[in-house]
Amino acid sequence: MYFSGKIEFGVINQSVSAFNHILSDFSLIVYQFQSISAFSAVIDRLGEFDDILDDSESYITEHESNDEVNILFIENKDPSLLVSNGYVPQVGHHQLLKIQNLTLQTPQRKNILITDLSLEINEKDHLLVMGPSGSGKTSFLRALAGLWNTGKGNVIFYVEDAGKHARSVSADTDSSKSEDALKTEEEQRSKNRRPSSVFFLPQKPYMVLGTLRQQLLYPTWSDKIHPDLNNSPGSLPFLSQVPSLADEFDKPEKPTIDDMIQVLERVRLGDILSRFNGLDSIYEWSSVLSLGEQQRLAFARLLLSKPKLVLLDESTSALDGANEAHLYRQIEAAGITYISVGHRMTLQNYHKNILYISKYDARGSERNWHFEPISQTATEANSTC
Ligand SMILES: Nc1ncnc2c1ncn2[C@@H]1O[C@H](COP(=O)(O)OP(=O)(O)OP(=O)(O)O)[C@@H](O)[C@H]1O
Repeated sequence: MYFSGKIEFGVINQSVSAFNHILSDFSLIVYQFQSISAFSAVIDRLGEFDDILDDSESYITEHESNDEVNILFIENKDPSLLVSNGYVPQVGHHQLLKIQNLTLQTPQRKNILITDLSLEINEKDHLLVMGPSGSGKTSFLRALAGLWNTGKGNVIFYVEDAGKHARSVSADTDSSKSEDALKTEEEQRSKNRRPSSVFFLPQKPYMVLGTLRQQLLYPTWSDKIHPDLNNSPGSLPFLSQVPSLADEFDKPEKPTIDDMIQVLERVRLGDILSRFNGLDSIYEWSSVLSLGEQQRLAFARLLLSKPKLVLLDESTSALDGANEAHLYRQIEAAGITYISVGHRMTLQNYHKNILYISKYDARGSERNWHFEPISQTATEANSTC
């Protein structure tokens, strides 16, 4: 066509370049076929995920209920004030926790776990929670920690030293407000606050990345460490929160090096100082320490923090009987009241009362729990086992 003069050479050049362009565009699909199909698979999966989220949202809306478990913090009044008002406080009867008509459900309200539970815990009323696997023991601790609020009822913590708290009722009292208005205001304020005097030890303690010193100071004095909450399976995140102003007031004095060395001896971990070259060496602690050693380290943190109440979720499961007994003796001696979840019968030796939770059966009787004191004879029998 060029030689017959029907077409110019430039047009032929243009056509060749246009053809190459189209060829390279189509080749992209052939060359990138694998990536495009992977991309399409990801989009499909995201679509399915979105559908599941929509379904679960509509499930929650259908089963929506205004009921929830209320966590309240009430101040233990200064005994001297109560005496001047004519009330004589009972000596040795210091209230820590009151649970009122607690019915607990799983987060999407699909299952009931505990029905209508009421009990009170005073100082040194160590409580053991037992029951079959899946009955709701850990969920009960989650509810006490304020992590699960699906259900109904009240969990009341009695908080001390209100004068030190910036947000205390006494500090905020406005004489122009009626007593009822003040009470409602305080109830609102106290809702969803978290007790800094309550400590939680999971079965697998969270090991922070850092030195042995940082392990011991976590979580009470480790303001800069805010671990990924999903990092530690089974751990309750309320200990990992950013400390509030009130927490700052609550914090005990920071331990000295001597305190840290002593506490390691108390939990029978004195040898790790020489094994790992002192308090300031950095290791991946969850790999270099056995689970039993990690559990003892968690007890060392507890003894340094000295909370009023501790929730122990199978926290001694990896320890032998002698070490378990030793640690319970240490926290008892430190004046810490504990609520433990566990399966071993020997645990009864260190507790005063037992709460049995059985699996909820909708056809069965109303309550699926019972509470009773642990008799001396039972503990003696366990000791001889
Ligand atoms: N996030 C969740 N969403 C829905 N259901 C849950 C959730 N977590 C736990 N469950 C269910 O709640 C029930 C109680 O679980 P929980 O962990 O409290 O049992 P447990 O008594 O502590 O068991 P174990 O002795 O085996 O540790 C179980 O049937 C469990 O499958």
